Amino acid sequence: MAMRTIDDLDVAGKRVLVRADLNVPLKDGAITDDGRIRASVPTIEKLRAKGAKVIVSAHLGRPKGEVKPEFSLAPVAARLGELLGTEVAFATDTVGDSARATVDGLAGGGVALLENLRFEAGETSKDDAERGAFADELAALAEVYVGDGFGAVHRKHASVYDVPQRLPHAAGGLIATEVAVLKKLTEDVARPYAVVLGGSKVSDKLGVIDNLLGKADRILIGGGMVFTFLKAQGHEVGNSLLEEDQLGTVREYLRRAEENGVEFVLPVDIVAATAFAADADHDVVAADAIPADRLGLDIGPESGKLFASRLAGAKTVFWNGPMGVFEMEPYSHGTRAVAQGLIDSGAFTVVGGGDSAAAVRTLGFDESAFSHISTGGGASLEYLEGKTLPGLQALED
Ligand SMILES: Nc1ncnc2c1ncn2[C@@H]1O[C@H](COP(=O)(O)OP(=O)(O)O)[C@@H](O)[C@H]1O
Ligand SMILES: O=C(OP(=O)(O)O)[C@H](O)COP(=O)(O)O
Repeated sequence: MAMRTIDDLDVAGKRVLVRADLNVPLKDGAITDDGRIRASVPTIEKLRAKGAKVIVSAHLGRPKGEVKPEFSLAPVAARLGELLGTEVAFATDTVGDSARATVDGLAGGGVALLENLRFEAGETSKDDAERGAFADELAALAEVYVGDGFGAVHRKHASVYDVPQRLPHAAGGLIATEVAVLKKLTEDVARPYAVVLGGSKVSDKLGVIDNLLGKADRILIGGGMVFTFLKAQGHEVGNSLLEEDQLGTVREYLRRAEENGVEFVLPVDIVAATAFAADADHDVVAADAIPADRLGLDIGPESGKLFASRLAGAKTVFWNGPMGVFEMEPYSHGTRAVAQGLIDSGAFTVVGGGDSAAAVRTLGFDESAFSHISTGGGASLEYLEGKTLPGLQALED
């Protein structure tokens, strides 16, 4: 079904709630990559130009319904203001007195940012009534809703799914662009089609493999995903990230891959450290010989070469999830090798995910070297799986 765009809405002088994805990486309170904020600017600018009173809402991290100052969106409001070249009024709560007063103070063309949606338990609640009650409060702040947080459209959350059901709504430009590119990957994908998976949201993303086994020709596994596979093969993984309850599922994936002729590529070496720290002792060890008192924080150099060689013949590559803890220099080399492997492959390359996109930029790669950098990791994976995404479903007429 079709989604309305901003051009289909009358927004002049109206209060427009924009659900953006401003979930950016922070270090010591400072934004280390503002890609998602920059990606949200065009839709906000367009609404301002049409005279809307723009109320931006977003989440940061996973504070789980509690007010945690380290997850405040205040630094994001400041950066958004710099990028827009205008003051962004920051509400110190999400739907309370501050939010109402901030919204009341907006003139046409003005911009406000509400505090972290996930400070409110209703935002992420699985209980429809609790989520709905919070959605009522959010919707009461506005007259029109614009969904533009592509990175969060796979979440059945109040601001993503329930609010658009309560207000006239449309999709913002970012969602429209993301969907257009990803649609190509679901329709006529050029083969061989390789998918690289890594990162730390292992339980979220392992399930994606189930569906990819029928779609991809090659699946390369790095990052925090690796250790559930290594353990499933009977190897020691020390203190590495592990989804113990998924071992059976992973064994099944490996068996089906063989049956379906899908090539699974696992690392052959791992950078194993004594602690989750840049200055911890660390060594390259064989993937099947991780010492019991260590944890794997990156794929090793031989794995980097192996992965690049398996990307070399691909015509399409989708990559989500860094290969290691790239934020710390000693564990950034695997991610660098895979990024370079994508570029050298000459394939149609899509990089998806907040941290994956941030990794590409902070490691100094030119964004234009990739065919598309998506702001959503889990969202793009679930889109490629063919799943119904709540945030897209809710925007359909
Ligand atoms: N071996 C590992 N152990 C722990 N964390 C890891 C490991 N490899 C990668 N990571 C972390 O994964 C995070 C990104 O994961 P994720 O959120 O799933 O990716 P994206 O945001 O691109 O979808 C990064 O912060 C990175 O430090
Ligand atoms: O960072 C995000 O997703 P991603 O890491 O899959 O790209 C989105 O902001 C969604 O965040 P969530 O996975 O905490 O719901």
